[in-house]
Amino acid sequence: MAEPTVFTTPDPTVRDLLATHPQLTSDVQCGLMLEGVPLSAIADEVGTPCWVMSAGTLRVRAQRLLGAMTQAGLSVAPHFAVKANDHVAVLRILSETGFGADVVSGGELRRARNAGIPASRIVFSGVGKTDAELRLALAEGIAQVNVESAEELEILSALASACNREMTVLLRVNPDVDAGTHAKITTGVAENKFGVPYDEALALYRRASELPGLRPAGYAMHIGSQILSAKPFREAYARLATLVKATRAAGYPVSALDCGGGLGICYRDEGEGSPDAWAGAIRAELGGLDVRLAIEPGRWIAAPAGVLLSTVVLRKVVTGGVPFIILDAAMNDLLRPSLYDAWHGIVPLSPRDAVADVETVAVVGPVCESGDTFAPARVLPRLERGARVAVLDTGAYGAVMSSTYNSRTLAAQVLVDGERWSVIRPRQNVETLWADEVVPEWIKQTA
Ligand SMILES: Cc1ncc(COP(=O)(O)O)c(C=O)c1O
Ligand SMILES: N[C@@H](CCCC[NH3+])C(=O)O
Repeated sequence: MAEPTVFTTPDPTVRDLLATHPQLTSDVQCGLMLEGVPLSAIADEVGTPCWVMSAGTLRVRAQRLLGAMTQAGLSVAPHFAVKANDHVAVLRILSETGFGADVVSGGELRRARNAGIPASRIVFSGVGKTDAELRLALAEGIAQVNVESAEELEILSALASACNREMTVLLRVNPDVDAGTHAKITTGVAENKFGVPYDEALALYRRASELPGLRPAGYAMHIGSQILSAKPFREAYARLATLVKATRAAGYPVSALDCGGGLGICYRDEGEGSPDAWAGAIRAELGGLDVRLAIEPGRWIAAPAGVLLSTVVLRKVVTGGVPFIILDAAMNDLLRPSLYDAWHGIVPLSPRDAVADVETVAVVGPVCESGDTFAPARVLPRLERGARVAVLDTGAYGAVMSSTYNSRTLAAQVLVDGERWSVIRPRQNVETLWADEVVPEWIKQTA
């Protein structure tokens, strides 16, 4: 009997993951594919661990988000949150779909410029911008700085005055609204370090309008990340609208609002945050205010566009416990599971592996930390030494959060577009790990 052309796995988890990830398909000949490229071909040529990004998915999702805004009758200036994925190729692709950049450091600002994003489409957020970073923003003449404290207002004013420049400023307000997400990625409750307290915002706006070198234009808000419901957005934007009205009533013009990012994706079975519902929340609360609107999403666009390829180094069987599947990828590559107990889909690349018997295993990395665990108890097709897997939804907050802990080199990065693919960052050469290290003469002498 002929084999079916599309394999389904006996593991509902893997099957369901493929159903919720249309960018991935699985074929009996080619195994798991991202767009038109078999991932095993990339793993064969480039080795593992290896990050793979899908250009098509980036474009589709960026356009879907913009489409939802247009559909809601909104005109928004979109800025991609560079922290989510800062690769120059990614920034270029998104820039071509109409995105500017939301940056949080001088490094990100320079990267965005290097990717060809005009200064007029760059906004600078962040709670602790250094003088050097603010001077860079002034010198580049970026669109706006989202100021996060009374202190930063004074510093930016002094720096702008010193170089005879003016900077458009949005005051980031902390609305004290719970985004209903993981505590470590919530940014809009009072105890978080982000933004100025809601009740102090108007007084600070007034102060900004008195300071030389600043052009206060409005407010910014970002309440957290991986937000799945429109409710917290609505609550926060309602507070923002009240603030805008109070500011205008006090005689200060407000012409711009930055609605932040934060829309979540479906990692497991939680369903994904709806761009339409997000756009609806913006329109309902802010649509009638006659202001320029901006958004700064990261995860929703980039996370589903990326996978991390890895190989099983070995299966370690222990008496009385679940087998350990030890991968060649680790927490230094993908930190999210260790840092937030985040759940990421794990799917075998080979159809043969995917149709094998299922078992419960602990999927871990080789780093010397018990926290180096991708999944403490996961039902997966039986994976033998040498089997390869894709860790899903790693296109945002994946490669950008990598380190070289345990002297592990940064993994290679690949970009797929239709049936083409290219290495967009070679695997780091191990010698570069110590190339800049210096042993002082006085240590050499004692040795
Ligand atoms: C100020 C700011 N803007 C935008 C983002 C992007 O958020 P997300 O990737 O959840 O869309 C973040 C990250 O949480 C942020 O802190
Ligand atoms: N790094 C976080 C998101 C932080 C968003 C930035 N404020 C994550 O991986 O989920």
